[in-house]
Amino acid sequence: QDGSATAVPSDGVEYLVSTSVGGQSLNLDFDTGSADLWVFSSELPSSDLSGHSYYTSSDSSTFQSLSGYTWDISYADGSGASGNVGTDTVVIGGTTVEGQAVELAEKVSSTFVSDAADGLVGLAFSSINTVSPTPQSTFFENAQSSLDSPLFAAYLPNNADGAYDFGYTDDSKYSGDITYTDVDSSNGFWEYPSTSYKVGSTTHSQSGYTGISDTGTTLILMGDSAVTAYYDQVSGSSYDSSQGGYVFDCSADLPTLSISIGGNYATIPASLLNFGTASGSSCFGSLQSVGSGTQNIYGDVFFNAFYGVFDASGPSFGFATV
Ligand SMILES: CC[C@H](C)[C@H](NC(=O)[C@H](C)NC(=O)[C@@H](CCSC)NC[C@@H](N)Cc1ccccc1)C(=O)O
Repeated sequence: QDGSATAVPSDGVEYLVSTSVGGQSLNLDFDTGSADLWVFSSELPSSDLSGHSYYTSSDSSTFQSLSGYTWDISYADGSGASGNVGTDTVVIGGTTVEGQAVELAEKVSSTFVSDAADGLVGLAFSSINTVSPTPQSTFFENAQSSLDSPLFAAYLPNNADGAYDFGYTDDSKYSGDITYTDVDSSNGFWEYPSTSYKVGSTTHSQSGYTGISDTGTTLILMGDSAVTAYYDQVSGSSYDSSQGGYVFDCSADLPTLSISIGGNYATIPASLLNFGTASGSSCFGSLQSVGSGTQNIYGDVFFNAFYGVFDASGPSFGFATV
């Protein structure tokens, strides 16, 4: 059954979706960069639960334990979580999945305790689901047969309520055409070639690079050569280790950044490349370094500018101007 769920921006760093798990309402971070659906649970130390809604399996009449199953996930930012597993009915917007694997947290890293999300809904490919001994399917994979089309779309406008649409694309949320590219899911991500970029109107190549569409990452993270090429065009910009990234004067004149999605460019407007005040009159850049490797991570700042379509047939990824 197709449906749409509202995504609410939280602290400017993520979008949360109110989700029913066994009849219990939680605010979850929809994450196309991972494939585990995990929730804050009554099994956590009570000190970790302050400020969070959490799931209590014994309060759900539809919970079934998966005896002996465990999960343990690590994220690129160094955070992580682990626990045990059961199944329950999960409702997102108008889409219901019965028997969804729900990963109950027994441990979460400190960043999650202080973060607003009550857990994550992984929407990448279940080949990277961490449940042992048997990896579990994602909510989207389980819902697919009940959808008109095997796709979901992310609408995450800047500083405004957005939505995740399941089973259809909503042409009231974008303008122009949706441009698609083939996805290589062999690493478990919505990943595609991203071998060039433009700083303003100047084209640069980054051969061998790919991009990953990751709604669970806030910023645009690219290789150091791209980050350097960009900030070389922002006079007065510098890497500020105390802020953990590149900063510039808030009045700085920023160039646009165009990233290649397969063979097509998506141009991020300059306004979105100023992430906001770091301290005093210095502002933090929305483009930061991904560190080593050749996988760029295109996070929420990308989705602030583009409606993103994740289509399992293919699979393919599409984008259209918001
Ligand atoms: C260090 C861990 C590496 C990156 C790898 N893990 C991953 O790739 C995991 C699945 N995905 C992630 O760490 C990243 C994508 C990395 S692309 C290589 N996405 C999920 C992340 N945004 C979830 C999150 C949301 C809110 C707060 C924090 C974290 C692994 O387990 O090997």
